[in-house]
Amino acid sequence: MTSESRQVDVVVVGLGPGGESAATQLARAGLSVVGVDRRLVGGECPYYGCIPSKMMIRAADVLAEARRVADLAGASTVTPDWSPVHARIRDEATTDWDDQAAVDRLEDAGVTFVRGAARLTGPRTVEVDPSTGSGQGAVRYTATRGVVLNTGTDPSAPPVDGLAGTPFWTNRDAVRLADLPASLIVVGGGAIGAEMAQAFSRFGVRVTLLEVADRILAPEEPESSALVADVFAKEGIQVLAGATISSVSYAEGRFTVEVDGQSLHADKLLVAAGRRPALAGLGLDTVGLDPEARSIDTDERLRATGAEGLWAIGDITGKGAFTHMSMYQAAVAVRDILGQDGPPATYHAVPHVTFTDPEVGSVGMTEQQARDAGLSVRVGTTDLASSTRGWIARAEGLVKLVEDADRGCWSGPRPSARAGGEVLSMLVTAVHAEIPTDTLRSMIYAYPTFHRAVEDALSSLA
Ligand SMILES: Cc1cc2nc3c(=O)[nH]c(=O)nc-3n(C[C@H](O)[C@H](O)[C@H](O)COP(=O)(O)OP(=O)(O)OC[C@H]3O[C@@H](n4cnc5c(N)ncnc54)[C@H](O)[C@@H]3O)c2cc1C
Ligand SMILES: NC(=O)c1ccc[n+]([C@@H]2O[C@H](COP(=O)([O-])OP(=O)(O)OC[C@H]3O[C@@H](n4cnc5c(N)ncnc54)[C@H](O)[C@@H]3O)[C@@H](O)[C@H]2O)c1
Repeated sequence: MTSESRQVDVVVVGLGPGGESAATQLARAGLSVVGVDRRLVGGECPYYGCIPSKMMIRAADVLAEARRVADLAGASTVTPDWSPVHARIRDEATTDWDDQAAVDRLEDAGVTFVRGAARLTGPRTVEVDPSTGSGQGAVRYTATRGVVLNTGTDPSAPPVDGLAGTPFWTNRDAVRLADLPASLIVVGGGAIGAEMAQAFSRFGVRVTLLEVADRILAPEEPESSALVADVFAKEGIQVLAGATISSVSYAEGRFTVEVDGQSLHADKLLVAAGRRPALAGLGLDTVGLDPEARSIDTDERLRATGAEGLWAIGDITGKGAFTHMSMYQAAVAVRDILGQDGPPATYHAVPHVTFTDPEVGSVGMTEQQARDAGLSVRVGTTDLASSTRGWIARAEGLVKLVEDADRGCWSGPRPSARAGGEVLSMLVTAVHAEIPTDTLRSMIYAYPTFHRAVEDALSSLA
């Protein structure tokens, strides 16, 4: 079919959380905006990522809490049932993986939505191949103000012998499950692998977690990795760190994974071993960028370095693959496109929470990163169980503070605790605003809260 040409102000390619937000804000500001997505409006987070996985985790946490009754409040009988979780994800979270409500919201804001695959064909030009079945030909858009890229990531699988030929799952399969398997091997002990391993295990699935690095949650503090690994072991999850998988095979409904000389067997295999940025075939070469790049370099306004009229936001910027990062960058890019003043993007206080139980919260640098950066480091750690709230709740956890001693400010505090993600909030404020340690010492911490453990960690700074 012949390609038609149209002129608009902005084209947003990829409607993950940031792209959806940017397109909406720009259209509401009066610009003519085309938003393109080849899959679902909203991206990974609402349909395959944050939301469904946190619904699984919430349900698994309720089971774990019910099992704690025996320790604190009498007797309980817990009979896990996955069907409410599946129903909630299908009906409440994703409307059976249908994005019509999101498309309607976008169009109500004034965005022209096109479902299809987009690629750059030169500065400020984008060609869109509408989805099969739409009956439309390719359309070439000239974006007078520019193009915003928010193409995100896809699950990737490691180059393990035999793996590609097996029916392994990724997160996109795991969140759609109607029935649970009896046994599951999870490849990858990062955020996805650890969160899902614990959630499935709490529902009675026999889980083995394989991590090639020497510890699970390897980018976190070693103390946090050890804490979570210890809890996993107590809950019956087999964790093999430093594991080298030599091959994977599938026969008669069973997976076999060869790991360091032993054969592991399970009904299902979940690969959560990292993600691939969706940059291939995007036409980056047509705007002077490296088509093989794994991320797009951006300046403090999210303009792509070396390309005119191009902004990049979200996972593809390599600044942290989190929904809050995508939304934050969208706000900065929108201000720039609209010529509005506002703070530039800064990354010294990027928070994230891994929603294992205990939750692992994190902001700024780890102790090792601070030392590698040549900072003069003081560290304070407290065991949550020895704090009043931790002792009352019988909660395991820790708070570790990393201080840049020369500046007298925190460079990287980390709570790993029940509600660690909530405790994190005050720590993010401290790192973001560079609040002096002395000021934080002079604060009053409510008794008996989990966050009061921060005060104990402060008193142990050395
Ligand atoms: C299981 C799981 C759990 C997670 N949990 C959390 C969490 O608890 N908290 C958190 O902050 N983050 C979490 N994340 C990460 C979070 O989902 C992402 O960081 C978030 O979705 C932001 O991604 P993005 O905006 O870069 O784009 P994405 O959400 O990846 O969306 C990109 C969109 O671009 C579209 N696209 C790609 N290429 C093209 C093209 N050529 N043409 C047209 N459209 C295209 C895709 O179809 C997609 O819809 C989780 C991720 C996973 C997988
Ligand atoms: N709570 C959250 O904020 C949250 C939750 C899930 C995902 N996410 C985001 O999504 C991103 C992707 O998550 P992910 O868990 O897929 O990736 P990841 O990069 O965080 O972890 C992948 C893990 O797999 C391991 N691995 C790689 N190859 C392996 C192999 N052959 N055998 C065994 N282990 C192997 C890696 O060493 C790593 O520990 C995360 O980086 C995070 O930014 C965030």
